[in-house]
Amino acid sequence: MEKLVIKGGKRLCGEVTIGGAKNAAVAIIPAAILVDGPCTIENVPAIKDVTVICGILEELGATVEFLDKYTLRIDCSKVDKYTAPYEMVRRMRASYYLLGALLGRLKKADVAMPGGCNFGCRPIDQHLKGFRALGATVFESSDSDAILAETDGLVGTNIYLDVVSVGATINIMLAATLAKGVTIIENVAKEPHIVDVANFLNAMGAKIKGAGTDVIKVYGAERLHGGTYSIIPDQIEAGTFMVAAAATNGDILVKNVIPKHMDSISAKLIETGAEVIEYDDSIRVRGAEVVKQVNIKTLPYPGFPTDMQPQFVALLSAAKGTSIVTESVWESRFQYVDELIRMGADITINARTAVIKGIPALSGAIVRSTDLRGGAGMVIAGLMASGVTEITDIQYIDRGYEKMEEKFKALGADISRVDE
Ligand SMILES: CC(=O)N[C@H]1[C@@H](OP(=O)(O)OP(=O)(O)OC[C@H]2O[C@@H](n3ccc(=O)[nH]c3=O)[C@H](O)[C@@H]2O)O[C@H](CO)[C@@H](O)[C@@H]1O
Ligand SMILES: C=C(OP(=O)(O)O)C(=O)O
Repeated sequence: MEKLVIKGGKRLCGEVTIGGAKNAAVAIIPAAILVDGPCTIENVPAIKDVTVICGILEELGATVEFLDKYTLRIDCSKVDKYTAPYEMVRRMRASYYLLGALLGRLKKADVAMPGGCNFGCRPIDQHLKGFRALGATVFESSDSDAILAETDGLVGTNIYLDVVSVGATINIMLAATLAKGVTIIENVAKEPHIVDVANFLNAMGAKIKGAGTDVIKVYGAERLHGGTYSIIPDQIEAGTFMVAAAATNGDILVKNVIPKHMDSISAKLIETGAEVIEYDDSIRVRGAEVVKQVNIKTLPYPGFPTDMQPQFVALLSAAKGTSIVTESVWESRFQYVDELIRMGADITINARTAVIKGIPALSGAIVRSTDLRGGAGMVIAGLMASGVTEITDIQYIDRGYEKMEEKFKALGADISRVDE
């Protein structure tokens, strides 16, 4: 097992280049199952979740080949298996996209309940409601451990989502792409990765309109053809480095970003006193000497992203004044706070709200990553703290960040990955 060791207190300065978006990549790769022919996907992040989803596609009969570190060529013409390997599916959340993609392509899917970070209950009822509305029969095994869906042929219809769900929006879009007729999905999520998946499918011949608004219309296509597509930059990786600049009174140019996607994060950093300068495809953040308290409520896009909540809580733990952070997307996403408290933070959790009384400085400690972004929050905390912080369970961080420690080291951090 590996861990990260950080000697905190260094000002981070310089440039960092952001990779492709995890949550777009882990949807676009299974979406390739719908494509009849080879597709080339560029700007693929080199992260663990991508390795796992590519492995699942190979097990299903796809040919998956890396042309270089960030370019993937996938040919799903020979995909003929509809049962995804249980052990691999359980390792990541986005394996639920295999349901929509296999149902669309093979009319049958047998997929275990997905894994992913543990934020309490993570239901997929809206995904299944969508598949059923399109004409699939969906069985949930008695212990709710696997989903079997099948159909004689999906037919477009109107679907209203009861909750704004990223996963359900994309999954229903995938299933509807090759369905007969028009599917109208209302009350959909609007995250940048939803637009990216729609753009990928359209580049392969699909007819999807409205992604990025509240209503998506999918005009069923006969077949999709191969092509080339480049994934958008990762909003959350970019946000993590922006927070690191604010947390260390640093000065970082974050390159390869879409500044519009960063609006809610930039706005909160400016409230903390940081200077945020936008360029065409990069953002510079200069941290303030004194970080001011802010209040945050997580919301679906274009609101403040829940996936940036732990990084901000770490930053605010040493801010001037008391901050209130409300988590409104997930029922339980404060598990990492106990670790921050080990570093001296003064945080009280009351249901979905964290009350953070800023202290002068965090102190290094031995802590663990409780999940992907909780782990990123601990890295921010370690960079800010006095003394040495050791972070264990970094396999969670590797799910979504490419060699995070190397990027921080290049910015002047004293951080290393060591074998425990
Ligand atoms: C792989 C991926 O893209 N993961 C992201 C995706 O997760 P994921 O797709 O799992 O999250 P959703 O947007 O679906 O969940 C949002 C809310 O809807 C609820 N819900 C969801 C589906 C459903 O069928 N029923 C239901 O009640 C959930 O419990 C949650 O409270 O969006 C989340 C919210 O931005 C992010 O934190 C995750 O990083
Ligand atoms: C929660 C996340 O991922 P997942 O949904 O894949 O667990 C995340 O990216 O922060």
